Amino acid sequence: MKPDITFYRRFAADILSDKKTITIRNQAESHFNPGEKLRVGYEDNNDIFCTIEVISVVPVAPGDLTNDHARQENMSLAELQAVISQIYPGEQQLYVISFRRIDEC
Ligand SMILES: CC(=O)Nc1ccn([C@@H]2O[C@H](CO)[C@@H](O)[C@H]2O)c(=O)n1
Repeated sequence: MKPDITFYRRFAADILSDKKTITIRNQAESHFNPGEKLRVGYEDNNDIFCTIEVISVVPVAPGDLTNDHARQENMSLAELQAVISQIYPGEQQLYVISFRRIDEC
């Protein structure tokens, strides 16, 4: 089965240890709803590595990212800003997807 959402492999360990509890996505991935359960896969081969439940989807502008967002990404704010500008260069509207991990698969 295909995943409902994918992550770069380097973030999987933080998700599986519950250190990463948000992801920040663009409009194309802002359609998830609270309560929805998502199969989570690796970006490089689509293998599923866990299931998460969406808690909320909240719009955020890149300039409004805070230390609180960074903490939930298990990063410093500077690291998070660098990651966002690599993945979503020039994007003005992003969405914070909060989640809890349900199982490992
Ligand atoms: C694989 C794919 O399609 N897209 C993305 C997009 C984002 N992210 C991570 O979410 C947080 C904020 O964007 C950071 O931790 C990002 O690295 C990811 O892992 N994969």
